[in-house]
Amino acid sequence: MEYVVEMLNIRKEFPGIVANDNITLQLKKGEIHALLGENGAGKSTLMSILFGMYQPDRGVIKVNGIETKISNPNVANKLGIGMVHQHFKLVSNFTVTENIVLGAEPHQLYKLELSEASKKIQELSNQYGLNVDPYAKIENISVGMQQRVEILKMLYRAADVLILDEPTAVLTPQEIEDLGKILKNLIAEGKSIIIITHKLKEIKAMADRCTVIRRGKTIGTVNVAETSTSKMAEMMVGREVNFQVEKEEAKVGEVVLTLNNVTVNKDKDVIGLNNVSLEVKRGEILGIAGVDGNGQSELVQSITGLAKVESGSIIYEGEDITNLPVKKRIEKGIAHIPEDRHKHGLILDYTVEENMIVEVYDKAPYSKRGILNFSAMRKHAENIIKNFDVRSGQGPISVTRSMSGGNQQKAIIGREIEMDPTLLIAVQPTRGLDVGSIEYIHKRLVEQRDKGKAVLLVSLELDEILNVSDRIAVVNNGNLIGIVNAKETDENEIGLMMAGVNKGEDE
Ligand SMILES: Nc1ncnc2c1ncn2[C@@H]1O[C@H](COP(=O)(O)OP(=O)(O)OP(=O)(O)O)[C@@H](O)[C@H]1O
Repeated sequence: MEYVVEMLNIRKEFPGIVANDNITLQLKKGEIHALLGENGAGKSTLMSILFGMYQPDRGVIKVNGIETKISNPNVANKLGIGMVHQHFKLVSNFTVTENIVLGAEPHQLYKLELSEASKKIQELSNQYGLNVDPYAKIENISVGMQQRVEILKMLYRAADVLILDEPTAVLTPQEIEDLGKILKNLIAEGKSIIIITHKLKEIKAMADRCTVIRRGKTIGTVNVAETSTSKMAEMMVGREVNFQVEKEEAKVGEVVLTLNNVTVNKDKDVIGLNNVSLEVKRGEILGIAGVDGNGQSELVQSITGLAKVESGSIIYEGEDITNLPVKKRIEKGIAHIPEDRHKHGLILDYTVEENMIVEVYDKAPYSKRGILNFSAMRKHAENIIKNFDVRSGQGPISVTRSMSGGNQQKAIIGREIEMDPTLLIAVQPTRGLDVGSIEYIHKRLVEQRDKGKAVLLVSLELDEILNVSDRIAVVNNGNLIGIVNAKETDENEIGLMMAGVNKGEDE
């Protein structure tokens, strides 16, 4: 039998939107099959149907040639289908083993069974090269290892078909490479894999075939080796995509932000920020490059007021804001697109229109003497939805939890840019976005710069940093290694600096 899983003519409707409209996806045994589609195209919905979390309104699912009804995830597990979600589902104060057996325990767990489970997990980890310690606590291990725990969870349940929803979005380049090897090991052992990703390079590196969907409809399935990345991008968004960021020479103005010897979290276990000094000027994009967790978060938190500055000072538009409350900073024109959109970007149970005013709810025209003005809120949200192409079933009254990850992100970016800030801090602004939206967001960042705003761009994507920034500051282990001109540097130099080698010229 050629196909392990067939999803034929699947339809799924949500209020106001057809998320899957007659989609067909056929997974061959032993292949890595990429599922590609723009934000909100319906990828997660389709995979949630295969995993039994949603029931299709129409269509047929066959597993090993037999028509099946997958009424819930337990049924999916029994059929040998496992899924790693975009946001992991692990209990942070449990060990790896406890997490893996959770829900699959034969009966109440005894110590002996737990140690047997740990042994089995260790064997599986060795067999597939996963390098996971069964006794470690989730809260103490890296994101990459947490993901491998999720993979182990599927293997422990003897899954043959593995679904990974945007597995590389949270990984470092090294971890992405490791994941590629792990997937190849899994295939060699007879598994079949569906991987959702927006990254065309990764599809090229990892996948055998790719099914493209757009606005809930299947566009086609292609052999990856025979299809260029630009062809796949075009299939996905329905037009040619420009991967190069077009921008003129920066017209740099006066200094907006100065950090003088700023130190944050010096004595904590995690890396903080160590004596960092830098400037961001009007009309420029300063990129911050570094391996994840080397002080970027603390840098941003010190400017936005989310972390306490232990020593040093932060000057914004000539004023010392080192100890100013967060709200005051927002009022002065500091906007922040945060790294974690669920934790710091949105209140997920609020609607779009409510989320769009969380920073300005007490200001005219959104409220007057403590009473909200709903029509002004609606108008504001509709404006952002239009300008930033935020797609959801019910527009301004969609609860943000129900929106696709990429559309949540576009809403946040819209909210921050529409505030017309003087300093825009964008942290990983295009994480989880499709190539069409990335192109659009990059244009908007450059537009802010050209309007004379100061832009601070923090990103783990080196391509993004090199393409979008005018100057690049590199951090390593909480230290500023150096600042270089984007035009005069390349991946190699930045890479070395990220490893702590100072080749760049300090300003
Ligand atoms: N539970 C739900 N209730 C209402 N609408 C939903 C629900 N789940 C998804 N949708 C809508 O269905 C559409 C498809 O969403 P889905 O999450 O499948 O997209 P996606 O292709 O995975 O997008 P992304 O790349 O941004 O993650 C979106 O418009 C979304 O708002």
